[in-house]
Amino acid sequence: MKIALLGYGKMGQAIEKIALAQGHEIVIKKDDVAPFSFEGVDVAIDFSLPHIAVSHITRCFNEGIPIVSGTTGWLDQYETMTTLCKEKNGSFIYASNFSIGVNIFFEINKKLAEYMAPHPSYKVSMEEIHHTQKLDAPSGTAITLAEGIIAAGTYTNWKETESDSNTMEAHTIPIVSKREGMVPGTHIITYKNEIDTLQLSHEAHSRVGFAQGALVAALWLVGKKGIFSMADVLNIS
Ligand SMILES: NC(=O)C1=CN([C@@H]2O[C@H](COP(=O)(O)OP(=O)(O)OC[C@H]3O[C@@H](n4cnc5c(N)ncnc54)[C@H](O)[C@@H]3O)[C@@H](O)[C@H]2O)C=CC1
Ligand SMILES: O=C(O)C1=N[C@H](C(=O)O)C[C@H](O)C1
Repeated sequence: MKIALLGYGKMGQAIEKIALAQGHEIVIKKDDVAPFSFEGVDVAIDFSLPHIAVSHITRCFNEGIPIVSGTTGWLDQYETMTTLCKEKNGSFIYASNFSIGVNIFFEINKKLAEYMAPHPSYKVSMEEIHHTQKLDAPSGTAITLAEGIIAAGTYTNWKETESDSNTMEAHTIPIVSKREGMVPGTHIITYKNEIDTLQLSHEAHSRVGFAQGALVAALWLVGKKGIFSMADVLNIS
């Protein structure tokens, strides 16, 4: 496949390494605002910056290029993008996290929230830990996990907080974001009452899982039309 990497930072470079080893070709490595052409591109993979991701996605829909986006922090415009995708008959996958482990974690999280719903004495909280270069907080993954918990009905919203707060409103999920060294990505969900504590966590050991997953998604998307999720790619929901 001929792949355009829209964003050639930590993730773009990790994807390039795996793609080349599998015999794919990287035809665009975009790391700035310089003009470029999608000529000959089979699929684009975007790991850039929030405001830039939206312009990349828009351009791919307008030019008929299937696009996989992993950039976080732009989701206030997700609906605008999916509307445009439908209008242009585009091909789109967004995932806040492309690793297999986290996508299984997303499903277990939803199930656990359903089990916990009849037991309101348990209060949920979330912690996410990432490297100090990360621009957004809370992480996209933490927001997806919070949305999974909200879907079970007990909680209505999430809020970033400095510490696991007892003062949080009853229906709000507190999320603590920590930025430490080179941590690739750790997410911990805790349910706690006076009797016990139940924790579910995922710790990435490197960026390989995110990069592999994004590449698998990109290859899967070629030849398909519509809006898909990583759960569709992995066939797990
Ligand atoms: N969904 C997932 O599985 C994952 C998502 N991410 C997200 O991906 C994004 C990128 O992460 P990293 O690669 O770690 O960040 P990074 O900061 O290493 O790379 C971002 C790159 O975008 C480049 N860029 C700046 N202006 C640009 C432009 N006009 N056009 C194209 N590229 C431009 C920057 O120069 C930089 O190299 C973040 O939003 C992060 O949260 C990161 C890891 C996994
Ligand atoms: O910026 C990162 O590094 C990561 N971002 C994603 C997120 O915001 O959830 C995924 C992963 O945790 C790494």
